[in-house]
Amino acid sequence: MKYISTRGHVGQPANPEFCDILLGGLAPDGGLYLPESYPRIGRAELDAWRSLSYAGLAFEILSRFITDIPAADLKAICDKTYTADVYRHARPGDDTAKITPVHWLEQGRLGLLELSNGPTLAFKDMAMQLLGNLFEYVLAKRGESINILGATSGDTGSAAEYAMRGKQGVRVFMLSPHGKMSAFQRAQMYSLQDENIFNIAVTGMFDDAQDIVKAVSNDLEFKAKYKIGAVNSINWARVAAQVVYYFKGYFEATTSNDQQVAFCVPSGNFGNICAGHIARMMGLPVAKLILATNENDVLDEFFRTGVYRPRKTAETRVTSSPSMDISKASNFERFVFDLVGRDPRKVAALWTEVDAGRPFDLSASAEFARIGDFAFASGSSSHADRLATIGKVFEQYGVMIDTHTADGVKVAWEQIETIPADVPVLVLETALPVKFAETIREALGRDPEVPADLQGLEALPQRVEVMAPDLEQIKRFIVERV
Ligand SMILES: Cc1ncc(COP(=O)(O)O)c(C=O)c1O
Ligand SMILES: N[C@@H](CCOP(=O)(O)O)C(=O)O
Repeated sequence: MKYISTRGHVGQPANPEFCDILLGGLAPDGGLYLPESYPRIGRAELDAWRSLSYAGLAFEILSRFITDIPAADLKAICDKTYTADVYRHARPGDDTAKITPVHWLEQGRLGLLELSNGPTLAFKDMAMQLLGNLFEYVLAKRGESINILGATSGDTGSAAEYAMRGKQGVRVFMLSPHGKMSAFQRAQMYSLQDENIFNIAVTGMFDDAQDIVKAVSNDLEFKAKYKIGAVNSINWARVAAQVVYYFKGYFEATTSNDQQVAFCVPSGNFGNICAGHIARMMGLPVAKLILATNENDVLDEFFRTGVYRPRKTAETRVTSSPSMDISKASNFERFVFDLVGRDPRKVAALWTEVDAGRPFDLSASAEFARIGDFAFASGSSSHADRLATIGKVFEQYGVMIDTHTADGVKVAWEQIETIPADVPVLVLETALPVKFAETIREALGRDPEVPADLQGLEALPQRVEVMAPDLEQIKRFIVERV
C-alpha cells in the first residue's frame, strides 16, 4: 500500500509505505497522509470477519493498510496489543475478552461502544497501545530512534505516555493546555517520572499546542536533525488503528451483514469520526455517522452550513468536556480531501486559507451539494445538556457516562428518530467518568468509581514545565534534552 498527501507532494521517499509514514507523521508539504485508495471490503470478508477476536480483526484490517511489515510480525504485534489484560476496565458484567464490548441502553437500538477500557481510560488507548508496539518494532528493525512531539487536550497525552514509557529509542515531548484539563487528566500525565517522558504545559489552548507541533514538523531541517515524530491523529497509523473498532462495533451490534449501524461520535480533532468515514468508504454498512460537538461547534457548523470557520484561541471555550475544546480540526482535512474528489490542489488552496486564520465556504459548491453521499449528520451540546444527559442516563439505565460520551448521547437522542427503527445506534464511549469527577459530582451528587489500579493517582508528585506557546522556546527545550 502506497500513501499520498492531501496536499499532493510527499517528498522523499516519493512513494512512501506505512513504516515511512508511521515515523514521518505529517507529510513534508504540511498535508496529511492517506492511502492512495481505500481497500474495499466485500461481503465475503465481512462474513469471514464476523466471528474474529479483536486482535484477529485488527490484523485483517491493518494488513490492508500495512504491506511493509511481514504478516507474521504484524499478527504478533496485534496479538500482543489487544489483550484483556491491557483493556481491563470494562463495566462489571461486560465481557473484557471482547476489548470493545457494546453496553446496550436500549437493547438492539441504542448502545455504548466501550472504547475506554485501556490503561488511561479513554479511546486513545485503542490506537496508542498499537503505536507503542509498532514504533518499538520499526525502530529496532531500522536501528533508529524517535523524539515524539505531541499535543493534547487531555487524553492523547496520557495514552501516548503510557504507551511509550520505557520504550527503547523513544522520547515523548507532550504539550498540554495549562490549567485547562481535569485534575485526573493532569495527574495521569504529570505524575509520570520516566526519563523518556517530558510534559510541557503551554499557556494557551490545545489549538496553540497543535499549531506548534505542526510548525516543528514543517521545519523539515529541524525535523530530520532531531528525528521528530508524531502520535496525534495527524499520524495515519492512529486513524488506521481506529478503523478497527467500527468494524468490531458493527459485528457486535448486529447478527447479519445485511444490517446497517449508525455511529454517534463525540468529536474535536475529527480523528475518531474520520476513522468511521474510512470504514464506511471501505464498505462497512454504516447508515449514518453522527458527529457530536460541545460548545466548540466548528464541525457541527460545517455539516449544517458548508462553512468551515476555525475559531481563534480567545473564541475557544473552556468546557466540561475539555478534551473536545478544539476549534481547528486536523483530520477534517482528510475528509475534505475525499469530499473534493481527492484533488490535492483544492485542499492546498482551502488550507492556505485555514493556515492564514481565514474560514472557507463550500456552501454553494458542487462538492457540498453531494455531502449527503457521505451520510453525516451533526449536533452540539452545552454544559446544561451534559449535566441533564448524565443524569438521565444514570437514572433510566443505571449507567454512569463521562462528559464527552454525554455529548454523544445527547446528539444521538436528537437524531435517533431520523434513523430506521431496525438500525442500532452506537454512541462511542470515548472516556470513563472518573476522568471528569467534578462534573459527575455536579450532575449526580456522587463520585465516579476510581479503578483499583489508579487509586491515589492525584496525590502523587507531579513533574511539568510551564511555558508560553513559543515555537523557538519549545524547540530549544527539545534540543537540550535529546
Ligand atoms: C474523551 C474524548 N472524546 C472525544 C474526543 C474527540 O475525538 P477526536 O479528536 O478524534 O474528534 C477526544 C479527543 O480527541 C477525547 O479525548
Ligand atoms: N482530544 C485529544 C486531542 C486531539 O488529539 P488527537 O491525538 O486525536 O489528534 C486529547 O485528548 O488530547
